[in-house]
Amino acid sequence: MSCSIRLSTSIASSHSRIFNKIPVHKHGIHVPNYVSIPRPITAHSKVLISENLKITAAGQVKPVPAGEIEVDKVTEAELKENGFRSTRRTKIVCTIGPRTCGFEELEALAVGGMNVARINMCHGTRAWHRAVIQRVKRLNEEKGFAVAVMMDTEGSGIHMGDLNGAESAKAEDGEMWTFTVREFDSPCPERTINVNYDGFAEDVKVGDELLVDGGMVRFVVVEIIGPDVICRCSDPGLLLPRANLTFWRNGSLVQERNAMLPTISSKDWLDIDFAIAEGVDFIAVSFVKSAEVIKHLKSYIAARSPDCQTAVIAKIESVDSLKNLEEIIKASDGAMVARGDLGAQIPLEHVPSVQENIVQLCRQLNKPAIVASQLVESMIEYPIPTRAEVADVSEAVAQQADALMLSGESAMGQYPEKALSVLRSVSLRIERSSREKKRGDSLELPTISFSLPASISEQLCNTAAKMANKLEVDALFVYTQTGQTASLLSRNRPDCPIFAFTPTASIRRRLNLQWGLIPFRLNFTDNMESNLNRTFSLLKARGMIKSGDLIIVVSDVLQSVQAISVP
Ligand SMILES: Nc1ncnc2c1ncn2[C@@H]1O[C@H](COP(=O)(O)OP(=O)(O)OP(=O)(O)O)[C@@H](O)[C@H]1O
Ligand SMILES: CC(=O)C(=O)O
Ligand SMILES: [K+]
Ligand SMILES: [Mg+2]
Repeated sequence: MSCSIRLSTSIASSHSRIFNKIPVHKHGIHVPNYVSIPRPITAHSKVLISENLKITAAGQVKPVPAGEIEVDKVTEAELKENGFRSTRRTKIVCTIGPRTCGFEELEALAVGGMNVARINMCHGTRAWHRAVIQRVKRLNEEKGFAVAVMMDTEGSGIHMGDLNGAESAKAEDGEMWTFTVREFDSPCPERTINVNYDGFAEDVKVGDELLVDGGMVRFVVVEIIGPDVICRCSDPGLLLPRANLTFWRNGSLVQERNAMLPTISSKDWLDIDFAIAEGVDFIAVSFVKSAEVIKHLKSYIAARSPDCQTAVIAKIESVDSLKNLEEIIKASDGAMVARGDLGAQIPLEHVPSVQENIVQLCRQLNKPAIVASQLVESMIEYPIPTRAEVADVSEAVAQQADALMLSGESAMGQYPEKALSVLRSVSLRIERSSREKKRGDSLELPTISFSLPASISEQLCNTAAKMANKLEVDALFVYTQTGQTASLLSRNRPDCPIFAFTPTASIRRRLNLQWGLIPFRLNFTDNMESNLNRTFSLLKARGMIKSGDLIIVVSDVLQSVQAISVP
């Protein structure tokens, strides 16, 4: 195909072209080039369609300096061996813990498909977390990965202490245990557990039910003596360090003064400062109650570090967050369905529909959605998942969530890589069958942009995705400075993968959380013809695309859409 359809705004086609002798990209060959200077978009901009653009020079594949385009070996090999359709669209977040904190273990996870490494500030010291972040950075620098780092705040949820360093403790039926807010200089006495919330002994009443991890172990409060709450175990089980605690009265969750605890505690603020200083990509805020806290944190990040790209993810894990769901998601850069704590606050049978609602709402509002907790929980101990777990993972993939998350499975389980590989293979299988069945096409995507330039981008992306499906193209290419255009394409969940080229390493990592995006770091200019020539030759040289592949190209600089057959 020598002719391509070009769909662009009149502004894009009326760019003034000036001959410019300044080198146009950092690593590129220093040659004179055409640089088009875009005029600001005006209310008169119109969308034009013309059919006259020929990509002529693209046929001449010039050798290019290595390192001009950044992509990891795994993506490269996957594309080379299996082609475009084989790529996984659903992203994977892995919680890093004692089992996976070493460089080699982190590398094994990255090779296995980890897109985001999560650290949970409920556990470990800042020095431990810093070491993990440094190792992930090294992995990215040395191996070309774009693994993003997500820091999850501890929040003000009520939880137990660390069990004197033990991995777990068994609570037997009928046993008496003491939950206390007393501090101990030495290890806690036997069957005594510290609680982090000072008001605990005052808020609970005799007869209340105390649920550990949403009901994995249950106790009944039998006596309160000052700071000590004496309980009888009614549902035996394994207590894990820092497990979450909720208490229930007459079948309802008790929300008294504990509900007044700040979403971001003073310890969380220190952790947030730490995250900003370490250049973490995402901060996931635990137990979000309102949009205000998210807005506050976002302005804090902007003031603290104006160049900082740290995105804020709202964890939906409380009754309060469900009351203000839409406002919270609008204020955030993404949301996590944190089913662990959520399932301890609402009836379990409500969790699946709440998950579906959140995933759909996120997509409508163009925010990435992560489905988290217990996806393959049994793999903490066993090398294969249960059939029910596979069905649960399948459902999240069929809902087209942006990402799935491993918790204990990768943090401290016996089989972190196997758990990851289950998520990977189930995703691939279900994505393929969804494409064949055209599932997920039915969701209506409302217009979300307010300004004209943003609306143009949004409509171009919707059109490009539709064209891509109709023409059955091999891939969508998007050249994006801020990541927004890539994200708008991903929102359409097209049948083909989306190659997202961005000049900024941090944006590349951030895009790695979003459905269907394969982020590359690449410097580009606003001369799309030269960008395409360079990209084609770089990717062809590495065997990632070949002549004849049909590509739809979207650029957020020119606000244009082109269909091109790779020369
Ligand atoms: N840094 C760490 N050090 C030690 N153990 C960890 C660490 N991170 C996680 N773990 C272990 O992995 C288990 C699951 O971890 P994870 O952080 O996913 O818990 P969660 O319940 O999903 O999160 P949250 O506490 O935010 O609700 C924890 O209970 C803990 O035993
Ligand atoms: C991930 C998390 O915080 C939860 O599921 O509760
Ligand atoms: K947390
Ligand atoms: Mg939680």
